Amino acid sequence: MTTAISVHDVTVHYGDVLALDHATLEVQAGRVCGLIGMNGSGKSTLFKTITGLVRPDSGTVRVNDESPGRARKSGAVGYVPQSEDVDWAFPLSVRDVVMTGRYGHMGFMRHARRTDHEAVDDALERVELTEYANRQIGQLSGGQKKRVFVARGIAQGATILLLDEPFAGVDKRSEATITRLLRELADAGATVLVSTHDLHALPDLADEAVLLMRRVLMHGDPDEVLQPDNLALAFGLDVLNRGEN
Ligand SMILES: Nc1ncnc2c1ncn2[C@@H]1O[C@H](COP(=O)(O)OP(=O)(O)OP(=O)(O)O)[C@@H](O)[C@H]1O
Repeated sequence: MTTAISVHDVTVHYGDVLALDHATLEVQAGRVCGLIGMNGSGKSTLFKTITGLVRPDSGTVRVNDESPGRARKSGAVGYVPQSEDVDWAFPLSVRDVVMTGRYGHMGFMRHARRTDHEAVDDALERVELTEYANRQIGQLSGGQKKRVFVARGIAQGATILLLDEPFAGVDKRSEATITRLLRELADAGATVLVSTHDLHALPDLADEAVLLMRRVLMHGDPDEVLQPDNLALAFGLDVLNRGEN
């Protein structure tokens, strides 16, 4: 097995706030790993350290055995950010955003060639957004917006996909499309780390699950991680039953 993502003993502070506390995690290539934890448990921070957007105070992060910065520049890492982190008013079309995934394949002048256009067309088709290609990105539903960024990762040829709550505020069709795509990408060798608050969907979505509370409390089979005792550790209550009452 090949380790695609390696986070070792990583601590991150924002000023006085401790966001990650000696977090350690390894994800093997070709796996879909679900990341769960309550609000503020450090999920987004973990994604940002893996992409190199946040530098740890201590500890090491390796992505495909490279530094996060190198891996990002090489185009190996595709990142689907939380919706709040995106400026949806920016005057870019769906096609433009997906094309940004091709920048690493272009020369200095960023002139798109036929292969770039074909890669974008193919990615748009896979996320079922071909008919929206020329629409401004703000004029999409929540689920369609997420699919744009998944398409960007596909066009990029990313071998590691990081998705920060791709199912938040998302319609059922988008959820099903994204879940199916993640499985297809992993079956083709990609590594997927995906955070979600939808615990019920986790066993269908992921091969393994991680319970985060600033540090990794548990990492294993989704059914095992979802045991009420384990969830109580991370959430302090029986979250699985809460939604059904
Ligand atoms: N830029 C920042 N400046 C200061 N504190 C921050 C910053 N970003 C995150 N934090 C704090 O760091 C901690 C971890 O935040 P993070 O966004 O990683 O958690 P999360 O698990 O992704 O939360 P959520 O589920 O609400 O998205 C929180 O206490 C948060 O308030």
